[in-house]
Amino acid sequence: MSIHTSAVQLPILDLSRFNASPESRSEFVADLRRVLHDHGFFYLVGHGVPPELIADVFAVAKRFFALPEKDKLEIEMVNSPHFRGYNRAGLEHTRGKQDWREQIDVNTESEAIELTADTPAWKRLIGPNQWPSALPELKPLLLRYQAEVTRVGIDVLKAIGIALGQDENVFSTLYEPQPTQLLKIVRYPGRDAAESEQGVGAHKDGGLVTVLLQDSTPGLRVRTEEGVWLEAPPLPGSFVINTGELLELATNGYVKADVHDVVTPPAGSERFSVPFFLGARYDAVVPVIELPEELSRKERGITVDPLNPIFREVGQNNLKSRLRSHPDVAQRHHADLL
Ligand SMILES: O=C(O)CCC(=O)C(=O)O
Ligand SMILES: [Fe+2]
Repeated sequence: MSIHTSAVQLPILDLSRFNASPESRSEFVADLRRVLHDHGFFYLVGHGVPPELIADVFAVAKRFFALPEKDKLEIEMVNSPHFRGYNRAGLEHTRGKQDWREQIDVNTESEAIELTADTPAWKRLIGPNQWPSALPELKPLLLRYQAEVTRVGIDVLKAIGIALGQDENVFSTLYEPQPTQLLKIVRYPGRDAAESEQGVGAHKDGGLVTVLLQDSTPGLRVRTEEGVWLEAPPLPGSFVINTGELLELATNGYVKADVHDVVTPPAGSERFSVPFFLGARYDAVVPVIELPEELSRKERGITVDPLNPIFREVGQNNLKSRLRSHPDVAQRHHADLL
């Protein structure tokens, strides 16, 4: 496997066209409809997130990863029953194989729910984040960024609604009043420092839409239906947007959620990324949307992966994937569910 910097092969969509003249809007929607069906992967520009905020997020993320290990381990995820906090490289697994990246997971900031015998298990996901005392500026900055990319994700979902011939609020029952807001800051060490070529193994994202920010090092790849791997190198000023399994489910496979992975960067380099996964509210059950005839003819149906079954019940689905990705947290806090 080799990484080389390649040209941008995925489409680039400009969200500001969605809010411009009626002609611009209908061109944008037609482009989006094509992209959703072909890949569910594209670059988004014209999204309105201030470049200074993006620069600040990368700067603070790099400061965090440069901290002494003890300051990072202060917020180790295994301390958190809610799957929040820091993981060293090698602790996360995709399809049973180690991923080689270190990261912090943040989700909606809230208080833990008091659990009784008949509380649904997914309520264990709700609770506070962990924040490092060595870097007090991390919390306000990441929470501000999380709010901003939530807005971007919802704008994209509204455009997707229109592209599918629906009302722009067709998905609002899934994300109002409180969507799932999983935000990560991630560092992929270079090949000299990593014990695996797998930065992250091949997977589909589980939510509604992912809003991914990449720094300057490539590594992200997207697998097409024909099994070709397209590189998705960083494009300054853009997000990579991809649709998740919940949209595939909701559209009976009209919308594609492409498989993707990240290859460990070359020796002597490192890669930073900030993925944000906008998901449905935990108590939602994903409906199937009735698409107009010309779209429903192209529905592919849902392929069931026996190794990774997907549930329409959002909370259960989220808990399943967290338990699989983080076996140490599962063992320590949720052994009764295993
Ligand atoms: O780091 C990246 O560029 C993408 C990571 C990814 O696909 C994920 O965390 O789901
Ligand atoms: Fe992903």
